Amino acid sequence: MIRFPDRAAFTSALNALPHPDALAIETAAARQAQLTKPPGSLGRLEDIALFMAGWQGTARPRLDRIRAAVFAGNHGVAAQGVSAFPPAVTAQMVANFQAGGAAINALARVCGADLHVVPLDLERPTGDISVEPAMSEAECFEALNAGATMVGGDIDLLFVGEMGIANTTPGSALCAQALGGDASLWVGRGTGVDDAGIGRKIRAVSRALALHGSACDTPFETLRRLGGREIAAMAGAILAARMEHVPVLLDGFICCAAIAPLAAAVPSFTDHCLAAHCSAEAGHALLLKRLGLKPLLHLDMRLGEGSGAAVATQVVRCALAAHREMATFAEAAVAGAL
Ligand SMILES: O=C(O)c1ccc[n+]([C@@H]2O[C@H](COP(=O)([O-])O)[C@@H](O)[C@H]2O)c1
Ligand SMILES: Cc1cc2nc[nH]c2cc1C
Repeated sequence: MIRFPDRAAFTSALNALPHPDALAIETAAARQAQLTKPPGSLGRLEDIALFMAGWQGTARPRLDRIRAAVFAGNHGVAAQGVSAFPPAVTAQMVANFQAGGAAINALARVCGADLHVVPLDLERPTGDISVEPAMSEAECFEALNAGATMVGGDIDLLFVGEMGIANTTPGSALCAQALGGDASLWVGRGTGVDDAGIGRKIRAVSRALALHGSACDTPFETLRRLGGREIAAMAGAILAARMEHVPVLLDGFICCAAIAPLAAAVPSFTDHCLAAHCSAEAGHALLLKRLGLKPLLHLDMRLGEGSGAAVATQVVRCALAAHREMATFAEAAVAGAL
């Protein structure tokens, strides 16, 4: 069980990231070369099979146990008028998740994921990042560990999602702080704010960067000051997954923003991650590019909840079905290339 009791544990995890199993990748690649298709003709499905082989440590990777963890949090910065919806919607949507009526419930059912919904202190919003740090040190560790708790070595694939009215604002702040560029580069419409709302978001993010920027000297401190509980929980889950060699499907803008500080510090951090999709949120395409990730899908989704990742599990399922089930040239008595 991976836990992050203090800053030293978090930093040492980040500085000792495990790598994929090179032998499993080599064996899987040798199998792919034998399968009844022209080499490379399954395109990125072949890369996905090798990625899964490397992280699962087997040449025949499987997708029987998908864990989905959706974290919810509320944000003090909502008071700056940065969302098209009121903060009460966060708890209302958690109730909807628990009743089985949200998009992620339907999508998790289709992909066979074991869905966990984790509300994080919803009645206690984080500090407004434009005037104070989002979380105390203790609150940030609690959130990171709420994420880590969702991970065990007994899962084939993890995806994380979030629900948090106003969380595209801390998401944008994390991107700007970790990857550079000013607020306007990273701010988008989120749930659908108008132009005046965009102006308020840019001002809130700019103030947050001016206030906290020089103090954000570690990934932990950046998450603590500019993030949020569900954001830190996603970062904790994705880091814990890496420690347990569990591959991860990333969801949308906020999910990717959560790991931007970690990836900025340790570029190989995203090696165990696939980007499920490119969200319609303005900054996501640039964020994925800066993280070195090529999304599997472009569906103009911008829901969050892990919804894009749930859809992309089907692509992974197809990749593994082909890899596991196809006959070799010898088995099928098909002639190889000239
Ligand atoms: O996943 C995305 O790319 C995404 C893009 C825009 C909005 N969202 C969702 O909408 C909420 C945040 O939007 P906002 O406008 O309240 O900052 C939050 O609950 C997210 O799950 C999610
Ligand atoms: C209704 C609603 C559902 C959501 N799911 C994720 N973010 C959301 C934001 C809103 C507003």
